[in-house]
Amino acid sequence: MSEQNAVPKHEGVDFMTDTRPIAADETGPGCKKRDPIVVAENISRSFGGINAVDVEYLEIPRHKITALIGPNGAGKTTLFNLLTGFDNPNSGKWQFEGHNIAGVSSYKLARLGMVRTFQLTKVMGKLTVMENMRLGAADQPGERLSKALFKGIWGGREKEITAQADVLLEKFKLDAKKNDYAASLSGGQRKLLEMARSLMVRPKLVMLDEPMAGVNPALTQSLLDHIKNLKSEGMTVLFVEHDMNMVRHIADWVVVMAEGKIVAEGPPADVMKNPAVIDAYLGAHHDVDLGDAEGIKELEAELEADEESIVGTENAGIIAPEIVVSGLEEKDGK
Ligand SMILES: Nc1ncnc2c1ncn2[C@@H]1O[C@H](COP(=O)(O)OP(=O)(O)OP(=O)(O)O)[C@@H](O)[C@H]1O
Repeated sequence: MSEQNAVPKHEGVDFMTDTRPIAADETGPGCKKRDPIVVAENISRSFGGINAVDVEYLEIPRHKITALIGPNGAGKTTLFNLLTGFDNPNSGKWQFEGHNIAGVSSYKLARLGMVRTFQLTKVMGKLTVMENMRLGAADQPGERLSKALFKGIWGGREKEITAQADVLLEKFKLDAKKNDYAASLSGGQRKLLEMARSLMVRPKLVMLDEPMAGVNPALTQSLLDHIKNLKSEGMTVLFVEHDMNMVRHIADWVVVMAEGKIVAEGPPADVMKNPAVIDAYLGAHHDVDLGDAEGIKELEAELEADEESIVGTENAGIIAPEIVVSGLEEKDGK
């Protein structure tokens, strides 16, 4: 393994093999984490008479993949919108990396290293794949949206950003499409583009709202692998998902919401046997193991049989390395 592809370590710990407990103490709704990256307290948001979110306390563990699950209308997207500055709560405060970020705009949050994707992708169809990637870089300190789209203004900085976009597009198997309009991509490829674009800011926390929704099974495995790669590269991931099998196979930690509240938290295998979770999903009196592996087996078989699966499932290595463009003397557009 080359030095560039080596799994990053934090205080000597390999993120992929770290088996230390995630909770600081006992596991349960609102439990403290050994190393939280987000800490949220008393967040509430109502729409008319509906308490969409009413979260007393939540910590998101650093360098882990956390899944936020819950039935339709549980408040997952609303909580995402609040945490990422796309909506304002009725009350509450929350921190990212020790900074109070309640009321901070999504643009500033991206600069701090917290990015998100959307349930319905927000790639710009009338721009090319590469132009979409440049827009992602516009969230970086010192960049402007207008500059992101026009060649020649940036000098060396532009070359650096284009080089970074090229690396990401290759990792996400979109390099052959970089000059195509984003509108011509399939739904799954748009999700990949949105994820790749969010990585242009080299985030610390990546929040994905239903990354697998509406994605062809041929791309689902690739998306799962990309999510795992984010962790291997030192990022923290929080994602919303419905499909329990997806959650079971990639999440280190699962947070369950129902009717706006956190009703359970813990490692996937434990959470999926929790009667409160089964009730929240299916209503009472169901004797079902939500961690049933049949779904993922079917998916694997489908993938093998699908000739159109253009995406690799191997570990793609470093997704967002520090780019060094050889011979580059100009910096920051000077
Ligand atoms: N802008 C809004 N105006 C009115 N009600 C809203 C609004 N956004 C969300 N709600 C309501 O808040 C509750 C939580 O919705 P939210 O979309 O956060 O749930 P969710 O868990 O993400 O659901 P899903 O899995 O279906 O996306 C629902 O009852 C929803 O109807």
